[in-house]
Amino acid sequence: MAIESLADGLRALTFSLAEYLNRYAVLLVLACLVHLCWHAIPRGGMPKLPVTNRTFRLEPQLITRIRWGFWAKNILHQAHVKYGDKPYVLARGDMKVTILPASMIPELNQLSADVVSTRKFHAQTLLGHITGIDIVRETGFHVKVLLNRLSPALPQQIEPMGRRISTAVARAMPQTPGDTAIIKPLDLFVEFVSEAVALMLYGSPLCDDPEIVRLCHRHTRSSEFKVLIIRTCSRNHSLTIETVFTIVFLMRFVPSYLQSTVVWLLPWKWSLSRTWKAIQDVVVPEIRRRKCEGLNDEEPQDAISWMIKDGKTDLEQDPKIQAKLVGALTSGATFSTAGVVSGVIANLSMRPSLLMEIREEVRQVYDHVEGHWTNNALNSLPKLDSVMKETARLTPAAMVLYSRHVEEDLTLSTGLRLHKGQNITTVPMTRSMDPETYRHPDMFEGLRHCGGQPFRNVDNDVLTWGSGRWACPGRFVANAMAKLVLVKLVLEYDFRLIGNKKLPDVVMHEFTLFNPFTKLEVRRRNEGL
Ligand code: HEM
Repeated sequence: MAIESLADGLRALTFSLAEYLNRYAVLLVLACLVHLCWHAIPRGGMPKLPVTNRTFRLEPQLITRIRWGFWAKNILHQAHVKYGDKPYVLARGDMKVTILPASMIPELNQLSADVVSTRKFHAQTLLGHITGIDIVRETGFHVKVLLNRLSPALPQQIEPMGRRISTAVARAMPQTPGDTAIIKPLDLFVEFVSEAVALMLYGSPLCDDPEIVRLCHRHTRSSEFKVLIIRTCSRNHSLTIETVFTIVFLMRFVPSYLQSTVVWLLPWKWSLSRTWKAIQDVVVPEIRRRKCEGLNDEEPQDAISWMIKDGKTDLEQDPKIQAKLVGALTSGATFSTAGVVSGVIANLSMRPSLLMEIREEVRQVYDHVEGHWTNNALNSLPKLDSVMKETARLTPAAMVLYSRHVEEDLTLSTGLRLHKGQNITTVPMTRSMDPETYRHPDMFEGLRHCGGQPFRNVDNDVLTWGSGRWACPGRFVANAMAKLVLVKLVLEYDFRLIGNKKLPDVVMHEFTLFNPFTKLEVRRRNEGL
């Protein structure tokens, strides 16, 4: 009797548990449906444009995200074939972006920052809330310092920058004529660039601390390109697999409401937050010291001192905010510049006669200035300039550029309505690969830009720097740093790509990166700077 009632009890319990689970499952399915529908229903305000990278309206976002993560280039190419110069919406999974034809850029350039914001878009697309660059949403103080203070003072910085770069090259590359070494260009050139970045952003005495220079490229590694190299290495005829991952690359696959939590499962997040802390630990006391002791120079030379001098609001005067902004600038400065240097050297290694022509041009200017490079001298190298521009044309920093967050409703001259909260961008390859603008656009023709706009100038056909008032404010500095490294390398070394070919660039989501696994043999020549 007792056993029967126990069995009855168990049956009843199992039944109610099953019923409970059933109900729960039904609720779960309903919740999923609501979630899917919520994302599928066009929001009020989104323009009625064709959508690319979405196979059907209820497609789960994860699939859209994965496709964008791995096949961005193809997606944009197919969309270009299909829609030509007409606007369309790109579904990335994490956000929708309206792709506008590059011909609209002059009109968009007329709009003020209250109407379209670059900083908001950058913070959003680079997951500022987990990568630490969200501060750029709140202020453009760092951009002002870069444009109004550091760029005009660049001519005075060329000599010390060059000296630091020369020392770093001498430390890392063969010095005896005929000696060779195998290097990974991106890894090594970013160290050379970091010497100049440390000087310009942090100034003395911080820039003389090797730890700060190291922070410059380690920080960028994890926060801008979010690079982490996992090396699975085993000896005895084994495969060496090096995989590049990034925080942004991984977290873009995760729904935004989970990102702040899930990111802590990644070891790279821990390393990134240690780097941010290291920057704060070093920079904040230095800012306090400089404030307390007063700035030595009437005309400061570095970003930190300019921030101390120019800061007006509480936010701009706050040492912690200043340190964060310098960290954000560091992120934007190092790998982007090193990528161009690596690309140029790789392209020259495959074209010995072009390398000789560039070397001859550099040699003549070098002799003319008796070995003392100036900003003017660096800007009198039209052939090198052209090779840099051609390299950047074929490898833009991203597959979409000129991205903006729309801050208020507006109607463009074409009748297209843009709405507050919408994101817009353009695809540079529609212009930079247009055969009407560039003959054989797929081919690298190093000297094709001679006589045209120099590398450092904004050019709406190439969009290396974006465009308009919010085009890259670091372009003059980037141009000078890259050339200082290039003239040194071109005069002193011969190069040979291992395998005699350039590895394909890495494309992750919209970002493109010089392949970090490319290897180069360098041989010291008899020349010296
Ligand atoms: C070859 C190297 C570089 C390339 C290709 C590059 C490219 C770009 C591009 C395409 C933009 C977006 C512009 C737009 O949307 O119109 C940008 C923004 C920016 N860049 Fe650069 N950049 C480089 C080097 C640098 C350097 C060296 C610095 C700092 C010293 C820097 C600081 C910035 C900042 C702060 C922004 C954001 C501006 C804003 O939000 O208003 N960049 N860069």
